[in-house]
Amino acid sequence: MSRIDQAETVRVELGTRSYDILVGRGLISRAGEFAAPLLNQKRVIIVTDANVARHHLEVLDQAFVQAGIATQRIVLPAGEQTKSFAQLEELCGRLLDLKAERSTTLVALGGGVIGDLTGFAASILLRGVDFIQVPTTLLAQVDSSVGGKTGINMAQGKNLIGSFYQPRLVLADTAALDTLPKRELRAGYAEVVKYGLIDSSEFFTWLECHAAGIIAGDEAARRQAIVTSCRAKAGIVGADERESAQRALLNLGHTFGHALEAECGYSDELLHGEAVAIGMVMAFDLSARLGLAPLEDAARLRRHLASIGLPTDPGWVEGRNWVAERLIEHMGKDKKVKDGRIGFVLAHGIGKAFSPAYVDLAEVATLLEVSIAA
Ligand SMILES: NC(=O)c1ccc[n+]([C@@H]2O[C@H](COP(=O)([O-])OP(=O)(O)OC[C@H]3O[C@@H](n4cnc5c(N)ncnc54)[C@H](O)[C@@H]3O)[C@@H](O)[C@H]2O)c1
Ligand SMILES: O=C(O)C(=O)C[C@@H](O)[C@H](O)[C@H](O)COP(=O)(O)O
Ligand SMILES: [Zn+2]
Repeated sequence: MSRIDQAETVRVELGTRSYDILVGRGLISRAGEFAAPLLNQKRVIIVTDANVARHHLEVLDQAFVQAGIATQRIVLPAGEQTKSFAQLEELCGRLLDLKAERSTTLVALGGGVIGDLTGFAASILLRGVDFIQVPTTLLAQVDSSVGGKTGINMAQGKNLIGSFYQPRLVLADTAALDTLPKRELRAGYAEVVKYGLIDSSEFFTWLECHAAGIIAGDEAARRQAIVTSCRAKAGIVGADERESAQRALLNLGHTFGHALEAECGYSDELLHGEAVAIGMVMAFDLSARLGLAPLEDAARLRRHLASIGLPTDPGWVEGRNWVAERLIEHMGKDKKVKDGRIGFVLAHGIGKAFSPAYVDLAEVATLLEVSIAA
């Protein structure tokens, strides 16, 4: 497979804030060419993390320079804890020290952490500057770089401070995945599965045949999975940018998952995608328990995630004593809480997710006890 090939384009239709997602191999080395027509100034500030910088910063930087675009760089620590107020302050301070102007464009080179943080900084710096997403994890290529949810975590919960702020362009270079650790690749795959579970049993069935290839590096399968996921997300975001209705479906597995992540202190014990994998199983188990979905669909989901080594129960996290009441307390701070009631995303089966579902918390507690004991 060559370093560069023809990119596929998915459009996010949001009126004057519409933008393209380009998916292809070698796009980082062509970033200047694609970004140039969108820039208000021949200057960008690239924000990345230390791991990504090692592998991809030089190539991206050169791609801009070769297109006559001046670059400056900010390298932050890697990991979920970088999505914090402290790092937001650090980033904004460094952007101001570099004399960022309103016409300067920020470029987020990295996974969801860098994308969410940089996007949020872009939305508040000088009351808003443009930004471009260059996602380098599978998770970021299929989910976080698309749709404009930006933000940081708080001790009180995930992503509780943030904004809806759309990028001008997304460049998903599938070659970036060659350097991504397998654990991160698997975690990102959980968000791919989510699209099948929401409204496409056909995609879920396709994934059952291609998951191993996607993880092992089958380029065609990876690309198809990324494009299909981006199309699905673009459709939902285009119809409901600010999550007043169907966008909540993209939160499938997250009510549980975010609670697990918060309990782990946003540490490497449990990655976001791993928490979502467990959370999606919980959502399907709860749906089955309530008689809403066939037990077989919950079992099929569990089998599929386990087949590529994703966790399906919280007991997968070593040495942690989960307490159901504490998890429910975390869920009480979810953004889908309305009039004090937690709105869950549940399903009538694979490809048939729905929201909101207000559930007796005694049922949720029982489900959690069973899941913790598994
Ligand atoms: N905004 C949204 O819509 C949205 C959607 C899904 C997830 N998220 C957020 O995304 C975050 C998780 O993102 P993530 O899974 O990408 O994690 P991440 O950004 O922490 O990246 C994972 C790890 O991989 C490293 N890495 C990234 N790209 C690499 C590459 N190409 N080669 C080698 N190493 C590389 C990073 O340095 C990091 O250590 C969470 O905070 C989650 O809440 C946001
Ligand atoms: O884009 C969305 O909408 C999502 O919900 C995508 C999720 O995968 C993502 O993790 C998101 O950040 C969670 O949203 P939140 O509003 O619950 O923080
Ligand atoms: Zn997510």
